[in-house]
Amino acid sequence: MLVVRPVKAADLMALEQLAEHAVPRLTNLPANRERLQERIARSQDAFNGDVEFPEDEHYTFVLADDSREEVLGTATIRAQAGANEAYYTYRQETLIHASQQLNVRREVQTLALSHEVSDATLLCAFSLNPRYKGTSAESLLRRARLMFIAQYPERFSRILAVAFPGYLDARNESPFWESVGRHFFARSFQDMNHIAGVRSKSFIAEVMPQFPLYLPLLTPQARAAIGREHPAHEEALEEMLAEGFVRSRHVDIFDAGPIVKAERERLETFRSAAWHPVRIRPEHALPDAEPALVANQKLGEFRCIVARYALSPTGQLMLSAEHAERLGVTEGRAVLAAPLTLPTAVDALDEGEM
Ligand SMILES: NC(=[NH2+])NCCC[C@H](N)C(=O)O
Repeated sequence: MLVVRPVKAADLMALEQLAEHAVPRLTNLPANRERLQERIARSQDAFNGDVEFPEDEHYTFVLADDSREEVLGTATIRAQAGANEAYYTYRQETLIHASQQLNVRREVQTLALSHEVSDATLLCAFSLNPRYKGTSAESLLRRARLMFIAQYPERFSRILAVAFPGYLDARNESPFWESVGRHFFARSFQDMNHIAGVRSKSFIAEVMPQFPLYLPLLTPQARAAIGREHPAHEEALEEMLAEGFVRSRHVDIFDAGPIVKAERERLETFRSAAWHPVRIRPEHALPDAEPALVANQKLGEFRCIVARYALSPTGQLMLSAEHAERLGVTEGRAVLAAPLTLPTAVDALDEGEM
């Protein structure tokens, strides 16, 4: 049975595999044993610590098949995207260039380096065994983090953000990088992506251009890549939009991938999640019901699974003994449940100051 739980030391090898096989490779999940070891230790500190407000905690989760002791995926929450170093993005802006004398008025789109997303809580470092792509296990892994945040709101920011890997062409090159970053770093996109994950990021501030980029001066391929996700992440973006995230004006500084944001209270998982006492029933006696994400209420022993949203007439959530055991709950204990199915996505740019 599949369950999402906090990462533990014994997951190191599995994490390394997931980092190596992420498509594309992720800066936030470097395939580097030492960094991953630090990541695990840091996550254990976060889960075990008394935290009153978000700082530089990283909470790393894994999707595990507990009956087979197999780790199938991982995902992380960074309590504050830019807690120690700033979190860099490009913010899309409009400038007006007008001359009365010449009777011209032009609107020019620009990208300006920004640290605005630094305060947001970041959902990141998602990698899943490809066998499970498109299954409910993928939603479980992605959204279990929201079930966790819903329970411990004081540990996270009111604004949540997700940065999706940006568009790469058939040759695995980033047209945005080729038109922008390449001129300043003289390295391939893949190299820089890796370096940003294993070293400090101060080099970004030192080497990236300080002035806004004028979009008409970029190649058409680069312009077309702005706010466009990597082809392997289309469904993931779709799911987050259905969850209630909206496209922000921010994009990644290397590949121009989209950054979506939301006030957490607006997300479907937060709005629909409800507490229910558990009632244990034999498998055959469980009524048919819609699938739900179900999480226990144990910080360091957090567990989230997919079960049926079968409520008794008095509002108890009916679980099989096996499900209850996976969650580590006994009859009468409260669990948090939210429907697995999301409404259809609306894809809109947030017009406010998100
Ligand atoms: N795709 C990338 N590797 N981008 C570089 C890192 C940028 C990221 N927003 C940060 O500040 O951490």
